[in-house]
Parts: sequence; structure tokens; C-alpha cells
Amino acid sequence: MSTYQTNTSGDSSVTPQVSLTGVVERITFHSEESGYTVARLQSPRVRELTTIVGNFANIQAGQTLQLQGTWKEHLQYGQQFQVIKYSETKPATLTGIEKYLGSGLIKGVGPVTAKRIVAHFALDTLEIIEQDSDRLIEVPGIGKKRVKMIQRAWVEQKAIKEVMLFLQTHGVSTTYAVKIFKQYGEKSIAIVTNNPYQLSEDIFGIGFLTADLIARNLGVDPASTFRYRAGIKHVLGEAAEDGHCFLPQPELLTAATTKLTTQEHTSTADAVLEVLRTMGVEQELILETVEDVPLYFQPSFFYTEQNLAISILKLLERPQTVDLPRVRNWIERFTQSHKITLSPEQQQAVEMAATQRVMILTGGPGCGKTFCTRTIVALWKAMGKKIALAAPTGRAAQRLSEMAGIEAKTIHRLLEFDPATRGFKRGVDEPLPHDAIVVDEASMLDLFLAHSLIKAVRTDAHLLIVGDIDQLPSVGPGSVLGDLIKSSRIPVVRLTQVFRQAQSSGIIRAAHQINRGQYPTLETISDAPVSDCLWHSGGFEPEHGVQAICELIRDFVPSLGFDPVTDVQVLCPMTRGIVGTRNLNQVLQQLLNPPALEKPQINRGGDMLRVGDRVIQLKNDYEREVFNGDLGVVGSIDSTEHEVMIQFDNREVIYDYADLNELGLAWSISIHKSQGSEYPVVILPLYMQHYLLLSRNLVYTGLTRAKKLAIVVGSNKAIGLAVRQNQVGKRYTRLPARLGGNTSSTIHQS
Ligand SMILES: Nc1ncnc2c1ncn2[C@@H]1O[C@H](COP(=O)(O)OP(=O)(O)OP(=O)(O)O)[C@@H](O)[C@H]1O
Repeated sequence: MSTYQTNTSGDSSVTPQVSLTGVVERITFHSEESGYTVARLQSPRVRELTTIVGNFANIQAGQTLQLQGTWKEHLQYGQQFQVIKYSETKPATLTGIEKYLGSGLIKGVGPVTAKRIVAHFALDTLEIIEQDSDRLIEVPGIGKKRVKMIQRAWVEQKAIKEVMLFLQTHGVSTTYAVKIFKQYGEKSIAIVTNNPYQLSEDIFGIGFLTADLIARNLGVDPASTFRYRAGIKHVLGEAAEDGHCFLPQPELLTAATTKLTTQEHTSTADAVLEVLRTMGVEQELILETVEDVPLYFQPSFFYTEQNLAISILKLLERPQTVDLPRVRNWIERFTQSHKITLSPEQQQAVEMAATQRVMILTGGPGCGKTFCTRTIVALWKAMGKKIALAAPTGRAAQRLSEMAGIEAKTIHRLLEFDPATRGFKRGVDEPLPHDAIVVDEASMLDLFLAHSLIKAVRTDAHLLIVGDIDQLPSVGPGSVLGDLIKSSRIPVVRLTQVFRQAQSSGIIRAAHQINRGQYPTLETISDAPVSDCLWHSGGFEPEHGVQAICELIRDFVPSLGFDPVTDVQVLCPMTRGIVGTRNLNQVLQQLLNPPALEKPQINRGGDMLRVGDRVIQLKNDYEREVFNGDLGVVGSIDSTEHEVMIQFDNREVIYDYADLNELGLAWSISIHKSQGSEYPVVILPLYMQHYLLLSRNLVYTGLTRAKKLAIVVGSNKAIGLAVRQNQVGKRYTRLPARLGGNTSSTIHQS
């Protein structure tokens, strides 16, 4: 039996503490994050169920609890028992045991199996599972495989409980406790006690602040070098999340000093500098001094940037001998037979693809990048080259396949990612077998992916990098496409002419206007719109915007023949706020996928995830082969196996409950996450509440995700501000300098 203290602030001085015993009948609400729980308890000899409220680590229906707390009168819900402390005893009645076993506590045992087990072993059930679990084979319908599964799950849940108890007392939520356990197993407590900051390196979702809280609860000295090192790395990690490959010393010092100062401890720049220098000497960080400014890199960033530059220079070194008149002849015959005319810029690009090993093709929407790429692919085919097409995301690869008429792969797949080694099979030692490679949506290439790709390209192969430089930079660190162009080392063709077919599109016109810093032409919404690029003022307040978005999705969009559930994507500049993704997801879920009896759902940290919900993957998961930004739909929820099935395009992928924080609702997603994808209809809320994030390339990227219809919702002021703002999102990188490019300052902000 274990005793747990809950965090509820029961005012015991006013109402006396009393004891209460009972069996948990059902859980009304449980927050995985905080453990805050509302449950219904059946007490012996009491007819009515009691509502209990408090923080619980791992509460399950069927548990027998002994509680201490106070009675409270809740204005809305009446009398409740506010739990201060609780302990658990094993259930003692047949029904209690059955409920406990079947509550989902053990993977592999649902209510039906629980009934069978209890019918066989009666009151000895729990003792047998604990001490003589091989006997489970005696239960009809349970085979050897299931026995093994139950044995494993039983041991795991016991160990989890222990780890939970330890972590809860040190301020960690139950969700993270499960993740910590999954990562470290039985070593969890030892690792956390030894170095709580390890968690922030190993576990997705645990950052320095959570680790710091645990460390504080464990009594780690706030002035310890140990803590300072973790704080400095954390600041560099945060900078990487903002896209930087390094930080100059002054910025790093300021940020780390602030981060390391707490109520009990004041950190100083001198103290941080001392630790920073040691980290440099010990190569825990790489120090590079440029123009007298010390720059600090995480080692992997430094070496990757350096090696990427070396790989590119190597590709550029190999000369290419081509018979240019023959190429021109081929282009003439090709364009004549296909009855097309290439613009001079396009002609230049096609010739360059034959004569240069590496080149970049850039330009805005409708300028014919795809058209040109198709011609280049045809030329390469005619030259007898073995060709590969790739893009950073599944969606972008799919689009490229459709447009180019040959199979395109994600870069991960092209490079043959191996989940076992967490590395790519293709690389310097085993390069790609292709003679010519096209990589599309190159604005999404971050430092690491670009390096993995380029080092796998044979030095005698061709590489065509296609991308729109005005789009948002990659989610990951670096600004590779921009840097490659800036270095002036790689030949670039910029397509600038918008083709007639594209000129009629209001979306394309608005995108080019935004790029030039002009207020875009948007048609005010009406019942019979002419343009495909519309504007709805969205009222004065963000609340009105939410209402407007709902009405657009419910009434307007279907009136134009679009499906409100599958065709529309709401893209927001940010997560927080009333018109942020978090709130809109709640509202749109209610509108588009409301609760229903036939739709199972699970509570995930206070948010519901329901069958039919649109979801987005939030990190690269190489084992499941699902990548950051992939969209799917909740297909089914299995409360016995603790698993959720997500349908991604044509693939079903299973998630354990504990891994559900890899997913977020996607009725509304951030513009950043939408890169590389296109949707029939895009709704783009832009409000002054977003002003810190509003920028030209953000709105440009959001708008150009729309294939058939874009609706901007929000104030003119916010749209105007975004269009004028061209200076945000600068990133620290040294790639242009490493390529030996003509950069005025070598400490580069791309
Ligand atoms: N040389 C050309 N002659 C005739 N039409 C062209 C030519 N180049 C492009 N187009 C047409 O212009 C339109 C836009 O071209 P394309 O789709 O290749 O642009 P893009 O730069 O790839 O745009 P996006 O970035 O939006 O995908 C298409 O309808 C295409 O067929």
C-alpha cells in the first residue's frame, strides 16, 4: 500500500479533515499534465456515489482508495470531497477486482478478459497475477502470448507506479513520468536523481525549466556548474529552435544569465562566462572567434555546417563537359514537339541543368518552376541519366510526383533512413546511385537534412535545388537555400515572369504583391465572389474573428461546393490567443467533429482526442515513419490496448497513449507547420494580437498554401503591418562564409 499526498489546497483549518474509503466507480476528468482529477467514488453502505476532487498520479476505475480530505460545497456541482492525501489498497471484492483489472490498467486486459480471469481465480486473482502468473494460462481464452503480455504489463505498471510516485513528489506530471519510464525503464529513478538535466536532452517535451524544477526539488545547488552547463546548453537549444546555428557570446551570456536567475539565486554574466569558457576548452561547445566576437556552437551544429560547406564545394569542383549546341538543339526539338515556348529565364535554367553540376532554381508562385523542372527532367532523361526526385515532406513529395510524372520520395526515404541506427544508409561511403537529383521545396531544408542529402550525392552527379526563397525558412536550424544563394558560389536562375495561366489567380497576384511589400488585392467577401482571394474583416475583436471563421466554414465554404471537413485548413500565425491554433482547435473540433456516442475519445492533458479528429505530427518519428507536419485523422481508439490508430493518407499508424503528445489537433495549424503542403481552401486569420510574428514571408507562405480559395480574416492594419515587416526571422549561420562567398560581414544573419 502506498500513500500519496495530493496538491489540492484543502483549507483544513476551516473544515476538519475527515477520512473516506471507497472504490473508484469512474473517472469524470483526469488531466495527464497536472494529475487533477474529478472521480466518482462508491463508499461501502452509501447508496449515492461521492464526487472526489484532487491530484492523482495514476487513478483507475476499480481502485480502492482511502482518502483524507475535507467536504466542500461546490456552487455548481454540490457537495464534493476535496482530497488532501490518499492511499491505495488492493480491491477486496470480486466486482472491485474485476473493475480494477479491466479498467485499462494492464495492456491486453479489457473488461471481458478481466471478467474471465476473476471468474476463474475469484478473490485470489491479484495474488496469482503477482506471484504465480503462469497460472493465467488456466483461464479459458487466454493463450501463452497473452499471458506473457499480461506479465510484462503487470511488471511495467508496478514499476511505473513507483516511478510515478517518486516523480510526482518531485513535481513531474504523470504524462512525463510515463515517458521517463519508457526512456529509462527501471533506471529512471537513478538517472533522474543523478542528473535531472539529462531529461531535457533525452525526452521530447521536457525542457530545461521542468528539469530545473525537478533538480530544485532534489536539492541541486542553483549555483552548481552542473546547472549552469545545462542552462547554457538550453539557451543554445532555444536559439536553435529559432533557427540559429550559433549565438555570439554577448547574446548567449545575457540569455543564460536571465535563465539561470531564480527567486533564490542571482546569476551573473561573469559566473556564466567562466562556465562557458570551460565548456569551450573541453569542447562541450565549439568556440569560433570571428571579427573578435566569440561565437558558440553546439558541436553537431558546427561540424555539420562545416561539412555541408565542404560537400558542396566538392560537388562544385568536378568540371562538367557538355556539348552545348547539342543541348540547345534538343531544347529546340523538345519545345517544338511539345508546342511550348520557354521564357529566356527558363531556357537559361534548362541549359544550366546540362552544363552545371549544382544549380538553384528559384521564383515565386506561377513563375514556372515546375514547368521548367519538368523540361529539365526530360532533358536529363534524354541524356540517359538515372534521375531521383525528392522533397523534404511527404506532402511535398506527393505533389512533385503528380507534377513531374515520375515517382518522388521524401528525402528520408531517398536516403534510406534506418530506424535501428537512426541514421541514413546513403552517405559518403554509399552514395545515391543516381546521376541527377532534383530536390524541391528546398526552402524547407534545414542544416542537418541538407547535409545528409548533399553528402550522399555522387560528386559526378547533377543536383537541381528548387525552392521559393520568399517562403518561410526551414522549421529546423539554418537558412540553407538563402545561404546557398547568398554565397554566390552556386549558379542561380531566378524566374520572375508570372505566366498568363497564373495571372488570373487572385492568390498568385496577392502573393507577388505581398512580396513587393504592397498591400494585396483582396476581394471583400460576398455571396458570389469573383476572385479566389477573399477578405473578411472578422469584426473588431478576435472573438468576432473566431465566430467569422466558424460561419465561413459552416455556411460560406460549402456554398461554393467545398467540403468543410476535408477541404479547409485554418492557418494561424501563432498558437496562443483567441485566434491562435490552440483555441481554434477547440472551437473547430466542436463545430466539425462534436462528441457523439459512437465516437470514442480520450482525454489527453485536458484536450479531447476523438475518432474523426484531424491531427498533426509534431516531431519526426523515425520508427513510425511519420514526420513533423504530417497530417492524419484519428481512425480508432482502443481503450484496452491503450492505443490510438491514426490514418495518414493510405497508411494506418498505431500510437501508445504515452506517445500521444507527438500529436496535436490540426483543425487549425500554424503557418510554419503548413510549409510544403497545399490545401483546396485556406483560411488565414491575421490580427494585431499576432503583431510580434506578423511578417511578409509568413503571410506569403500562408496564402500560397491555398490551391483554389484563400480567405484572409482580420484587420487591414494587421495585413498592412505584415506586408511591411520584412526584417523578422533573421538567423545566425556561417554557411555563406564557409562557402567562401562574398559576404560583407562573416557573422551572418541570414
Ligand atoms: N514557358 C511556359 N509556357 C507556357 N506556360 C507556362 C510556361 N511556364 C509556366 N507555364 C504555366 O504557368 C503556370 C505556372 O507554372 P508552374 O506551376 O510551373 O509555376 P511554379 O513556379 O511551379 O508555381 P508554384 O510555386 O505555385 O508551384 C502553369 O499553368 C504552367 O503551365
